[in-house]
Amino acid sequence: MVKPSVFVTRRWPAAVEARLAEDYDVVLNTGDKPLAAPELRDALKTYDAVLPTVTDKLGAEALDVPQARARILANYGVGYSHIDEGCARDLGLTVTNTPDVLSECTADIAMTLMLMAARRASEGERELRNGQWSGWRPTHLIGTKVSGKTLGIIGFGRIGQEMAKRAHHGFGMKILVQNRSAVDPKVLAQFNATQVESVDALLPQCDFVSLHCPGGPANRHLINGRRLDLMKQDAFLINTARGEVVDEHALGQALWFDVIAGAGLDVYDGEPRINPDLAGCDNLVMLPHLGSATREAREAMGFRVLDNLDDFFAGRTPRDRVI
Ligand SMILES: NC(=O)C1=CN([C@@H]2O[C@H](COP(=O)(O)OP(=O)(O)OC[C@H]3O[C@@H](n4cnc5c(N)ncnc54)[C@H](O)[C@@H]3O)[C@@H](O)[C@H]2O)C=CC1
Ligand SMILES: O=C(O)C(=O)CO
Repeated sequence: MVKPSVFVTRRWPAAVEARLAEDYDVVLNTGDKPLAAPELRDALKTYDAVLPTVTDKLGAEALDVPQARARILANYGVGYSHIDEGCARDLGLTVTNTPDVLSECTADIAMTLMLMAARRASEGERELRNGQWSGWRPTHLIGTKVSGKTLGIIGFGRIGQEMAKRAHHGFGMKILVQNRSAVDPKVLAQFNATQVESVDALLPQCDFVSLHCPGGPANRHLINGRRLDLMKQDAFLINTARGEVVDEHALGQALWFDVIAGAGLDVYDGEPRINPDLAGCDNLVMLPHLGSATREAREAMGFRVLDNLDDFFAGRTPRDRVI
């Protein structure tokens, strides 16, 4: 039997690439550089399936392929706001993602950012590495206690709930939740959490706010200057969701002028470009999109793509179909 042809836009963990090659006729982007729209269009014209990831901008330009051969975009990653839903539907493309398998690791990184920002860990490490540490003293690099404080979670899906689990059961935090739809009271009860009626109502009540909603046009600048003003002056903002969810210019201003105490970011609007408004803020912890970056999660993500491909080419609805 002829194997379906698949194109993988970035390199994957070796174990997954090997498994993929057993059942599919695989072409890899061996250069492992993000592809431009014409290269993505060529892939859609040439292969039965394209396996993109979060660095592939599959907007109107890349999806302008009236004669696409590909019938499925099996995305390596849970977020798919880099894929234009309308264009994908117009082309009749099935789109799948990789939920669940990275939720714990992404919540771990959100916790890391929250702790690092509150405890001024980046500032401390910079000082030490720059040879500027003059030793312990009672007033040195005083941070903020995390345990027992109030955490607001915006987007209470898979990762938001993992964050609540860590923060509530591990750190005794009070959990407030804002979600697009009503959350099952049984789920809220697991974390003794309260669902608040709006983002505006949640922000002034929190010591920490962690974003776990998807990106995309609907959530662009969900956190803007007006909403940063609603936060407590000693509060922290954590973003592992998508860069565009936060107005980075407004965040830079809020950090610089102490409108809030600090922030931790794993994702950036237009990454890997970093907005210069953020770069100079000492009270900002920055990680390079590490949420799912563990061997375990990255392999599981790849195997989840394979499960979806296997479903699709066996004529079943893929288990993680999102479009
Ligand atoms: N930093 C990283 O490496 C990673 C980032 N992510 C990001 O995390 C996002 C969430 O992933 P999951 O938890 O698996 O998704 P999910 O679909 O389980 O949860 C998202 C939740 O956000 C809610 N939501 C959507 N818009 C909202 C809004 N405006 N206000 C309040 N709630 C809103 C939805 O109702 C849903 O409950 C992904 O879409 C992706 O962008 C995911 C994995 C790794
Ligand atoms: O899966 C995602 O959405 C990511 O951002 C990377 O794991």
